[in-house]
Amino acid sequence: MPCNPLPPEAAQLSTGCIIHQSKIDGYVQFHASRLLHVGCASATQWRWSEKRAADDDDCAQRKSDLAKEFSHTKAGIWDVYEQIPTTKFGINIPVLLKLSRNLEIIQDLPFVWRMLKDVLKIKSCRYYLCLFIFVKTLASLQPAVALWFTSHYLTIIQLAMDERRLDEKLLIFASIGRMCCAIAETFLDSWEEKLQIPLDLLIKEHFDKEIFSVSVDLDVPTYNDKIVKRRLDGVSAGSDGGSSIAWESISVILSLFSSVTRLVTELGVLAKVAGSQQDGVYFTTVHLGQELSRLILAPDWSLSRTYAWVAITSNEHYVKLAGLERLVSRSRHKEEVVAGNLAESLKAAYNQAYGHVSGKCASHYDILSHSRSNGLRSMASTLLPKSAGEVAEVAYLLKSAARPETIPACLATINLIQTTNQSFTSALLMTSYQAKSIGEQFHKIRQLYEIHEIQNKVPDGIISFPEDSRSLVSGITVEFRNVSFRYPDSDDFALRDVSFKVEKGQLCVIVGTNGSGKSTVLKLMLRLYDPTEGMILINGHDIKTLKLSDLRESMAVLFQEYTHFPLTIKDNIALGDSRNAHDEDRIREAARLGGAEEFIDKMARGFDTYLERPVRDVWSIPSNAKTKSGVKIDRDLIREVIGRAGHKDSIKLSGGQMQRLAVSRMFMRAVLSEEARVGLLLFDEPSAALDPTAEHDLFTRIRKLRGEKTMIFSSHRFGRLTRPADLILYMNDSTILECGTHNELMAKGGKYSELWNLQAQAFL
Ligand SMILES: Nc1ncnc2c1ncn2[C@@H]1O[C@H](COP(=O)(O)OP(=O)(O)OP(=O)(O)O)[C@@H](O)[C@H]1O
Repeated sequence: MPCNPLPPEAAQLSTGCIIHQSKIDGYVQFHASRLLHVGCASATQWRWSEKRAADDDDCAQRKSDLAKEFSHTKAGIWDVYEQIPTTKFGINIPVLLKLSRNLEIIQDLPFVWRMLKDVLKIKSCRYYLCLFIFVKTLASLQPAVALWFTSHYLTIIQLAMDERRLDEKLLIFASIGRMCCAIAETFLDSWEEKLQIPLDLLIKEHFDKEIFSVSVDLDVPTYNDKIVKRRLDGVSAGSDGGSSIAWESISVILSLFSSVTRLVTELGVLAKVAGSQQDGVYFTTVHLGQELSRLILAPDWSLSRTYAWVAITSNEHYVKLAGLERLVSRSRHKEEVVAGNLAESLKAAYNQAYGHVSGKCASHYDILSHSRSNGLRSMASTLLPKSAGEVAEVAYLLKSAARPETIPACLATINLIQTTNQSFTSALLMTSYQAKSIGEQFHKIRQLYEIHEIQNKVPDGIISFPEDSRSLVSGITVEFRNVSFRYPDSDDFALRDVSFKVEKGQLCVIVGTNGSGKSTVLKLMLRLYDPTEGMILINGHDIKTLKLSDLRESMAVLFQEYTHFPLTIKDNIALGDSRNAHDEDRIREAARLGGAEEFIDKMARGFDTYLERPVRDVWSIPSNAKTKSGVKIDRDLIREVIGRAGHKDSIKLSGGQMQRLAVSRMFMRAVLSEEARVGLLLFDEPSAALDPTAEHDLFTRIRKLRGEKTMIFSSHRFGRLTRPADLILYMNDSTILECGTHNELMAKGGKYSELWNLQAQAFL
């Protein structure tokens, strides 16, 4: 198997490379982020050109260090780079590696302790947990007790064979004992299962709330950060219907405790049985030695769950194959595939791509696991203990042949020792397996708590805004002073040296070409991001000093890329003003003003309609089936019986209807509520998807209801909006090219007037 150092290009993580990460281990995240950092260092440096030379040296050094830490293996069409595990002292011996890995658990222990304390604070959890531990302890003692009774059985058989006599009392005692053990096992298993459910649910509820609260509090740049996303995904994995990480960890801890108890008690029984039989100790040592050596020698065949690894493929045919599969499986491409008559050419391309990678399409994981488990090391680790066991047995036979008087009295004795050994070995294997996973589990707990330490990239201000909430009725002043801005992870400026001032109560319209930065200006006013350079003033205050919640409450925005929440239409509108979310009349009025009331009323479930239900009904009957197991099924009747008549999982709305819903939410927030402390209305292309009548109605309503508030529009359209505007900003290529009123800009005869005339000509 080839084993080369990581080539520098691999660390670049170019397009098409797949990074596989064990969700659970910090090593992976740490090293993968190092890999990413190496590849993206230049993208994350501000004013990188000034420091470029120094960075290049630093980067080359880190790449070379990293390359030494990784081995390369070819697995089919994959190139797999694996971190070479070493202990802190640079030693690469499996047993020491395992040991050093386990020592790392110590760093996670404070988090485990914190989790246990939190769990015990959950109402009723303490009671259920104590009961669960009690049941688990009894269950772990049960195998040793059963084994002890079994040893009596075998003594009875041995006595019957030796002396031709039956010890009836012992037989009854052992039989009742074994029966009681079997009954106890059944009951204990069932109690354990019953107690697990409330415990899991209570713990899951507690941590689900924590994860939800952390996620909801994150600001936009932090939430969009890939590493933050990965951290949240890692801890949320269990919250989607599965068990919580906390409960999984408690289960693993208790299972380990239970296995150790079982191990110790069975060891006691084993010692007693082996000690009382001729050559019992010899048999036990040979048997256990075999199992122990297997445990110690066995390496991990699969890719490590602990150390970092990266699998990349440069096979273009495979990448194309995957792309074609994705193209066909996504419903959003279907219309274009059919309309473009692409079926035949796609089939041909798929077959051709498959032809190039035929027989090589297995996953790197399967290929590596298969080849390694059939390798020499694997064979040796299985063969060695087995042949050692055979040699020991032959040695025993030779010894017995030489001295026949030492042979154990009956086969029952051998059987007893073997049964006891097997039970002990299975407990040992179980304990070893659980001890391995406990490290991973503890690390997950650490990650669960570390999400609380994620810092928002847009820090909160301290000044309440505004000093007098009544002042908002007459609007807000917004000023940009030499603002430049680059989106996180972007090399290009979305805004460059932008300065303007919108006075209280003014109407400002930002026009300009696609991608010129119009939406970005609005996003910065809401402080979704902070400027890279320059300053934004709100009523004369530096925007960064104002409390974020106050600032955002004083503004209402209709985004160009508005989204609808996976809630009912009613809730979607109500979220515009959560204080009045229960006021159905207000919601209806907002829908009327937004032009949505009419089409909502036509829906079977009206305002209670889900545009897309987040939880679907589960039917065992396919939607087109008329029978199930030969029995006729009336779907409509079933729907009526279960109260789902007229109910649909998703509703298709037109772009214009969707926009009307978004406008309704805005009306709910900004205009209807008397308590709403909104002084600035921001509209990003509010009428892009509306027909001319709807657009006319919308602007009429907005104008009427706006009052004295400041209003800023971003738009491609000239005319209806720009004519009455107090200030027009014409943007091009991230800067403001022209600014003034309509008459001023027309008189200037610049770009604005050119575009105005262009649009006006279309109507001539
Ligand atoms: N989230 C983002 N991350 C990185 N770059 C972005 C992001 N959003 C926008 N950009 C980039 O910033 C620049 C300005 O975008 P913006 O959306 O402000 O333009 P716009 O004038 O509103 O365009 P349009 O008229 O098409 O809506 C564009 O080059 C765009 O590609």
